[in-house]
Amino acid sequence: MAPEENAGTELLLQSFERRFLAARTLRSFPWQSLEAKLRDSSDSELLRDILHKTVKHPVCVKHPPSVKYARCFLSELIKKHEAVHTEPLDELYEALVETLMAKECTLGHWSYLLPSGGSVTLSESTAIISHGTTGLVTWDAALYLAEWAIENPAAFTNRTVLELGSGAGLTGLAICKMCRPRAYIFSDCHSRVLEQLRGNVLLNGLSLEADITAKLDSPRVTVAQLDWDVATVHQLSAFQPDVVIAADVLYCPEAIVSLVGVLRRLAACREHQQAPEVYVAFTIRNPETCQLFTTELGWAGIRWEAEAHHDQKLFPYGEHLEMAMLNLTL
Ligand SMILES: C[S@@+](CC[C@H](N)C(=O)[O-])C[C@H]1O[C@@H](n2cnc3c(N)ncnc32)[C@H](O)[C@@H]1O
Repeated sequence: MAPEENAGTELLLQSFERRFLAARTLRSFPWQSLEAKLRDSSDSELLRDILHKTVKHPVCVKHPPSVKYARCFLSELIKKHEAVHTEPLDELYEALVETLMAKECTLGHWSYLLPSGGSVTLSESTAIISHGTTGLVTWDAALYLAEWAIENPAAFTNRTVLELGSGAGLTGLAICKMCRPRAYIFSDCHSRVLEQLRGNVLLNGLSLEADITAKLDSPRVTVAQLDWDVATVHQLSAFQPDVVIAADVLYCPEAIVSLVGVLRRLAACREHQQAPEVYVAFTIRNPETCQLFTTELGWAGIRWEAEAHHDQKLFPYGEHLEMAMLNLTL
């Protein structure tokens, strides 16, 4: 195979691997490129490679996505296979049969490969909104912020990080694994989200603070119940964060007002010490919401500047979504 062709196949495999492990929508997979490559090949090698980068990937075998997702993926792969009449690949059909016999469940795993060779795996709900909260799934801004953190580890190394509205925990887990913070405080207001968050911390081999078996070289990890509407200056002072982060928390006017309120109280905690650095990442769904955020920040006397946009490199979030991140000065 020519080197460019080889590189193209590698990229295709990587794209399938990252999308499948993160259980991204099947529409987002590069099916057309796969079809073109299958038409040009005389054997089933490429399909076998895809199977091993997805359903048979060691990370997937340990922490599989929902049965329904794996079944739909395999059915699609088989359709592409049958459309080009390459030699039959029994492994594909066997994998499908396994998913047909497996029990359905409303939970699944979402995994993200890290540049270190490790991964972050989350157990999440398969519904975008369940139990009245948006916090049981990972949102794209969490991936955008995690990607930025991995490119800028110094912002977190040896520092105490407080995350607001952590949701399923992707950003924090990636930071704990890649950026060596001294302490990491995940927080949220919703009890189901907090329960899932604790489970995800443990699933990723991190210990929660009270655990005396915790590894000494790991950050001190806490999962805290913190409601922006009720947290007092006194409660917030206990965290003493050097850095505060939040992803996808600007989804409605009420959330924006609450968030700016808690940021104001965080600023009030640190009268005699250096104020924490704050990074807020979000998907620009509508410009009025962003406008409301910056207006509220202005009223609260919080200065902000936009971080330079970075291109998607590592995690499979929506390529066509407009993402942004603000650096606030409390
Ligand atoms: C859209 S989710 C984002 C979750 C995660 N950061 C991500 O990007 O995947 C918003 C999160 O903010 C939390 N949240 C909303 N209002 C809150 C409040 N007043 N206090 C604390 N957390 C809140 C929700 O429980 C939810 O987990």
